[in-house]
Amino acid sequence: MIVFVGRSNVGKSTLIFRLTGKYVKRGKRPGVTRKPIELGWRGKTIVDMPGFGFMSGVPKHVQEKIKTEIVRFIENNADKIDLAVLVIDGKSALEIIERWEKRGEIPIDVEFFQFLQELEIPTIVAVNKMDKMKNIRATINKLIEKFGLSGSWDDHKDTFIPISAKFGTNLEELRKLIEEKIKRSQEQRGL
Ligand SMILES: Nc1nc2c(ncn2[C@@H]2O[C@H](COP(=O)(O)OP(=O)(O)OP(=O)(O)O)[C@@H](O)[C@H]2O)c(=O)[nH]1
Repeated sequence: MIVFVGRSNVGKSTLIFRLTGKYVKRGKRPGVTRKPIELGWRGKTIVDMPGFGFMSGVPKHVQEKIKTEIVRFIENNADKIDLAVLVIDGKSALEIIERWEKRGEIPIDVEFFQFLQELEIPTIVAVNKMDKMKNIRATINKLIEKFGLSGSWDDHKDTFIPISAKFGTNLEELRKLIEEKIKRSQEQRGL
């Protein structure tokens, strides 16, 4: 099982469509909790989780409920999850993370990444919207630091990959990375 997580509007649906050819977009009705959507891909199950974090028109308690449901789903299925793909918006992620830090809060993307690490779920961070990014290397280096990892992008090439779901950039590389990580993950678990 591969789970896709990310804030609302980072391009998760676009990416899943690009990878699988399947359209997962649901109606965007604020306040309506969306359930995880499962679809088949190359003999695997892809799970598209609802977007978390701020969504305009969605009250805070509903956002919290969505987050709790995602966390619960991942915890309950941890032994079946081969890989998590955390999709972030490369253009705005850093700015949002820094805004949360200034308020003394743990940024939700950072929290999710660390949560996945604690559960030992292999994770790929798909840094989307690279077409809108100015300095990709510097941004990814900074993100790595914010995510609590040591070293630079060169040390984490199998985790952080810049892509553009909209324009199709680097998607072949992402596909390869997904397959490699799944293989390694299954070997480690003796499957
Ligand atoms: N510039 C740019 N825009 C993108 C890219 N990928 C997605 N988008 C745009 O970002 C917006 C949100 O994309 P979605 O795929 O709907 O995002 P989502 O994460 O599924 O959003 P939710 O349904 O709220 O969870 C759309 O307008 C997309 O066209 C990209 O690589 N570059």
